[in-house]
Amino acid sequence: RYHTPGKPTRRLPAASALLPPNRVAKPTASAAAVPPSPMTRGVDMAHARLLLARSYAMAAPSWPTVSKNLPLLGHGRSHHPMYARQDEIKMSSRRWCHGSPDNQAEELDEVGGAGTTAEESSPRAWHRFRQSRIVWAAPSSGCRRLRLRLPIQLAKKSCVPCNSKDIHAMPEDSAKKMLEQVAGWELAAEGDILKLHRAWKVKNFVKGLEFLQLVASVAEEEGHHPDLHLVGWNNVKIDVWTHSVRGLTDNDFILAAKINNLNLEGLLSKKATVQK
Ligand SMILES: C[C@H](O)[C@H](O)[C@H]1CNC2=NC(N)=NC(=O)C2=N1
Repeated sequence: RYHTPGKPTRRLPAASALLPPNRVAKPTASAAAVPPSPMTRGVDMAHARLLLARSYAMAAPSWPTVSKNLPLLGHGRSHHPMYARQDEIKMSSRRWCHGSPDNQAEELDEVGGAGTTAEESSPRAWHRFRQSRIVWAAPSSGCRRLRLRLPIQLAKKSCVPCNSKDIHAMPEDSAKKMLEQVAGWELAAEGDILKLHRAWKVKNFVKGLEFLQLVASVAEEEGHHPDLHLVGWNNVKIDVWTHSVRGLTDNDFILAAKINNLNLEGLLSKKATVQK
């Protein structure tokens, strides 16, 4: 459940609002059937219902046990089965299933994005929740479905305005956890300011400038800007941090992930060693 401190916890409409009595949700023209609520805003309920129907139809005959590689139905856009690695799966905090497969009136139990602990049920978690994907899995027998929430890859997310009142510098342990999602980057502290840092050796000065230009385009697109250095003519060093809060926020990791996704073909030096 998403809880805004000081406001009553909102509950989602019962699953029956999603599943017509004849057990299989028909893809309806719009999400109008489900009264909009903060938890469902941005979640494409038509897709969710379609997925639910397909997962139910496909999985009903036999329920494989919930195992490492779950036969998962992809998000709305890709209907072919996909497999999710266990480490990506954030199991929902509670099973949806309560009792026999005949049980229709299961409560939609929304969980926060990365976690459901108190400090996570915050605008940041809401932002992450909004950007996560609902993925349906065929759960173990005796339970109709388990809703798994896969965080969307960082590089597919978008930065939020740095002057938003909801943006705060994250604690170092959160930064260390998120570091796993941005290969090649490391945490650097300058005074009390935590930053992301990465260095590359480029072929030459001009290729270095081309690299910086690619980064600049991403930064402008995201409205979030790194500190760019081209030193010793062929060493690119990039620091990413959120100036408005003098620390690290999700924005910095999103930008770092997008930089990691740039096509640097022909720009980097063959020599692996870089100046940190
Ligand atoms: C209003 C807008 O969010 C600010 O000008 C942006 C621009 N780019 C930024 N980039 C970074 N890294 N930190 C900021 O605080 C920041 N602020």
